[in-house]
Amino acid sequence: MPATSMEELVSLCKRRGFIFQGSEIYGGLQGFYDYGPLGVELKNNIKAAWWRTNVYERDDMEGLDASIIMHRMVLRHSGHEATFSDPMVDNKKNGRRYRLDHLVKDQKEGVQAKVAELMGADPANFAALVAALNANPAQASAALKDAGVRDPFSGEVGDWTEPRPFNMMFKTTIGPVADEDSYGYLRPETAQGIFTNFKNVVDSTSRRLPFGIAQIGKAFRNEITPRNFIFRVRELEQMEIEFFCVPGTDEEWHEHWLEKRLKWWEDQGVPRSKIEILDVPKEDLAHYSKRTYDLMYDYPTLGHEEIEGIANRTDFDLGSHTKAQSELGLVAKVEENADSIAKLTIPHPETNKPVVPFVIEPSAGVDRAMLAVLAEAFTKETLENGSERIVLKLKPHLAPIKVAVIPLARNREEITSVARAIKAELQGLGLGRVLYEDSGNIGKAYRRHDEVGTPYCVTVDFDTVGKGEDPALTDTVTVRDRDTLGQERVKISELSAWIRERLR
Ligand SMILES: Nc1ncnc2c1ncn2[C@@H]1O[C@H](COP(=O)(O)OP(=O)(O)OP(=O)(O)O)[C@@H](O)[C@H]1O
Repeated sequence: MPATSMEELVSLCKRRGFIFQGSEIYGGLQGFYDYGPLGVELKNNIKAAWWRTNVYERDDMEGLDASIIMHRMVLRHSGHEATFSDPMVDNKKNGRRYRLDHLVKDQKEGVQAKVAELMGADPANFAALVAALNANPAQASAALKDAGVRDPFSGEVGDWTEPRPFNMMFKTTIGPVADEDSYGYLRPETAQGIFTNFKNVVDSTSRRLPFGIAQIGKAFRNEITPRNFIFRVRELEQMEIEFFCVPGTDEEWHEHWLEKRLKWWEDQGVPRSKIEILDVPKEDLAHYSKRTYDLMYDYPTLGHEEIEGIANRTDFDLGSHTKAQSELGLVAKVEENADSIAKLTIPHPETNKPVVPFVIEPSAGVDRAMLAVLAEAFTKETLENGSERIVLKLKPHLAPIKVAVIPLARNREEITSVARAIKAELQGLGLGRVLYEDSGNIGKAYRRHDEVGTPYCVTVDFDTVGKGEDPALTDTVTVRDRDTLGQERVKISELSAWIRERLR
């Protein structure tokens, strides 16, 4: 059974070294997390699995790694300077600041209904209620107070300001002179680096439509209320594809990507039955989107929340960043761009005339992926002897440690030297991390490796080196299976093939 609460996961992650609070020894920094020894392995494995499926196994994709800090013009023409904001409200009583929709969502049902009543909004339509609050700031401030909206920190009814937009981009000074123009932004999504490199990639690879550009990298959002562990953070990582296609074929490609992405999640151990596909209602669509599917995974404690968005962005992005906009017959409504020096077109595959392609964007968060993968793998079992074990039933390709090699006696050279040789040989298979494990007794080692999801433990004992009771077991080791707890004696000479077969 998967994890039933976020606390279980948080506790496991800290206990076993997956994830730590950022800057913890100075009291922590809200919305920032550090990935520990096992976390970095799991994260790398998730990213590698995504790259393998979306880049290596396709013939219509190129990779990219663009810089994190971007020219302010990029984020101006992408629309982020003007619109990448969330509405916030302050409690005048204690100066605390909240994201408006989070504040209202977290109130008791009766309070939420009262806010809706005072705003003349439908209490069953939360998005419409938030829109009404945003559209009528003065009325919203009064409604929040009159409905008795409580401050989550103090627990008391707040004295709420009018909602106002808060831009979530991190701005930073560039170079030694801090004048008015020497600033850039930390990218709030990796996508913009793909759009600004569109022409470079086309020119250097001779790609024709349709094709995509994939990128994995950090993005930064100054979230007003970071929360729920790594679900909502200020420094996040994204796995994004911008898939460029001929206008008119976009709807077909949108469906293609929805299907591909669901299949990929399934392959990582996140089943379709746990993902709701939200066909985002027209009134809630981002301004650039023709249609968006949000994949809503059923997170423990949180319920259904977005793990990935798959948007049809039309020709909005390339149309916004291109020069000569008026000559290109753009479908999207874009702001005028007098700064770009590049024409972002590509020959139409049939007519050869320059065209601005439509874009389908599957955009997934690495941190949210990690949380879902951990939640699904987390299993609590009662064993035959009545004891309980926690085991992470991770897909082997995601497991942070593939094999632990355990010498039964830590100080017996004849045993440790064989164990070290086995570790070196298995490591050489290139399957991922193989750990030489001599840190405790065998029972504890097994328990730890169950909890971190190591698929196989290989034990070298006295029988292995011909000093046990059964001479027939010389040159064999015990291999223990994480999921079945079955133990099998395997010849050392056949071990690599045995492991490779199962971890392929
Ligand atoms: N603050 C964040 N922390 C962790 N992951 C995030 C965060 N914001 C976005 N993501 C991830 O990036 C993906 C694409 O970003 P997108 O802009 O579509 O998210 P969003 O719609 O702003 O998310 P939300 O509505 O939850 O704020 C999301 O599906 C999510 O997996």
